[in-house]
Amino acid sequence: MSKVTVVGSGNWGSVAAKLIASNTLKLKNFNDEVRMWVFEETLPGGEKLTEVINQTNENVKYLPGIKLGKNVIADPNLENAVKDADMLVFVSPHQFMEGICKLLIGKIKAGAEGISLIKGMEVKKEGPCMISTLISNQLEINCSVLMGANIANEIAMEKFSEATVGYSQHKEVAERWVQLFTTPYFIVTAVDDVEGVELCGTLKNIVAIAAGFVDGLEMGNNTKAAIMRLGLKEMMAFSKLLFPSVKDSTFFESCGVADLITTCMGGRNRKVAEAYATNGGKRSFEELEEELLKGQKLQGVLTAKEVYEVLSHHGWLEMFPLFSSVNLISQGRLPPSAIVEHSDNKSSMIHNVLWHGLLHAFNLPLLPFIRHSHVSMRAPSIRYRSVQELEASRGRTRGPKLAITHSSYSVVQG
Ligand SMILES: NC(=O)C1=CN([C@@H]2O[C@H](COP(=O)(O)OP(=O)(O)OC[C@H]3O[C@@H](n4cnc5c(N)ncnc54)[C@H](O)[C@@H]3O)[C@@H](O)[C@H]2O)C=CC1
Ligand SMILES: O=C(CO)COP(=O)(O)O
Repeated sequence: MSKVTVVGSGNWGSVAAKLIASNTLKLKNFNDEVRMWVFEETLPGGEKLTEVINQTNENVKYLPGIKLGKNVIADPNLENAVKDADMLVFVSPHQFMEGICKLLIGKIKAGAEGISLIKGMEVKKEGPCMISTLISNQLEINCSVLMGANIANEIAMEKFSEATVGYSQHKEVAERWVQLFTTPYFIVTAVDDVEGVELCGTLKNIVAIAAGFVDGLEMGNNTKAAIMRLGLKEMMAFSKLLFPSVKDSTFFESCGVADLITTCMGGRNRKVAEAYATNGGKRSFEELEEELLKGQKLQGVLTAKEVYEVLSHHGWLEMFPLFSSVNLISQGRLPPSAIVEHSDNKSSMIHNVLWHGLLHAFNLPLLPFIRHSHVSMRAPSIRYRSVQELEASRGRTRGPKLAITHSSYSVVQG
C-alpha cells in the first residue's frame, strides 16, 4: 500500500492534502494516513501551527474554516515526514524549493514517485530550470506535475473544477496520480507533456500580474481580455523556445487557457498587482503582499524577473513585450500604465516564434526565419513598443543588463 506525503501546507498545499486524504480512505492501494510537512510557525496566541492543525484538523492560518480530514497528520520535521513515503506531493512556493530539496537529498525512499503542484521556475547560471526538473535532479526521483484552474479556496469548498497532470513517458504513473487526486468535484486529466503543463502554470502568473495592473487602472474587461490573449501568445512562444516538444493542445487543457482565465479574474497575483497599480507603484509588492496575503506568497513577480533574465540573456526581450513590461513595472522601472502601450512594431515576431516548434520538428534553423520572415498573419492588437523605446520615451535609461543569477531562499525550520 502506497504512503503519501504532502511537502508544503500553504493555501493550496492544505487543499491538496484534503483532496488526497478523502481518496486514500476510499482507495485500497493507498495507506489511509496522509502526512503533511508544515513549515513550523508560532501563531499570535503562542501555539505552534502544527499542533493546532493536529488538534483542530484545520490549517487555521492558511485555510481557515476547512476540515482537512482526520487522516491528515501535520509534521514539522521534514525528514520524518518523507521517510516512508512512496508518493511525494510537492506544493511549496517555488522560491523555497531549492532549500527544501537540499534538506531532502538522500532522505527519500528508493523508488518513490514525485509530483509538483508548484507554479514557478528557477533561473540558474546554466539557464532556466523547471521545478519538477530541480526535484528530479536533486532527489533522483521521477517527477510529474499537476496544474490547472485551481484557486484553492474554491476547491476547498468543493466547487467543481478540473486539473491537468503532465507526465513524461510513464503513463501508468500518471494514472496513479489521477486516481489519487480525482474526486467528483475535481476532475483530473493526464497529458504526455510535462514541460508544457508546468510552463502553462508558471507563466500564467506573469499574465495575472498584468491583469491586476489593468484592474487597478480601471481599464475594463476588453483590455483585460486583450492582455490575456497577448499573454497566452507569449506563454506559447516562450514555452516552445525552451522546449520545442511542447504541444499546442496542452494550452487548451485546464492548465492552459482555463488557469489563465481564473487567475486573471480571481487570483492572488491579480489582487496584489491591482493594489500596486491603484497605489501608482508607490508601495512595493513585498509590502502589499504582506498586507493583503498575510503570509501567503506571490509567484508572479519573481517569475517575471526570472523570465526576464532568460529573455535578456538570449536577446529575446523584444519578442516578449508583455512579459518584459510586467517585470519592469513590478521593479518600479516603468509606471503601471506602461502595461498597455500602442505602437506599430514587431508584433509579428511572436507569430514567428510560434513557428519555431514547427521548424524545429523539421530541423530547420530558427534565427534566420525570425530575422527575415515577413509572414503576415497579424490581427489588430495592442502593439507594444520595445523595452528600450518605452524607457527612452520616459527619459529613463535602462539599468545594466541583468546577468543570469540565482537567488535562493533558506528553509528555516521553526
Ligand atoms: N493557492 C492557490 O490557489 C494555488 C497555488 N498554487 C501553487 O502552489 C504553490 C504553493 O502555494 P500555496 O500552497 O498556496 O502556499 P501559500 O502561498 O498559501 O503559503 C506560503 C507557504 O510557504 C511556507 N513558507 C514560508 N516561509 C518558508 C520558508 N522559508 N521555507 C519553506 N516554506 C516556507 C508557509 O509556511 C506556507 O505554507 C505555489 O507555487 C502556487 O503558485 C497552485 C494552484 C493554486
Ligand atoms: O494558480 C492559481 C490558480 O490556478 C492561483 O493563482 P494565484 O497564486 O494568483 O492566486
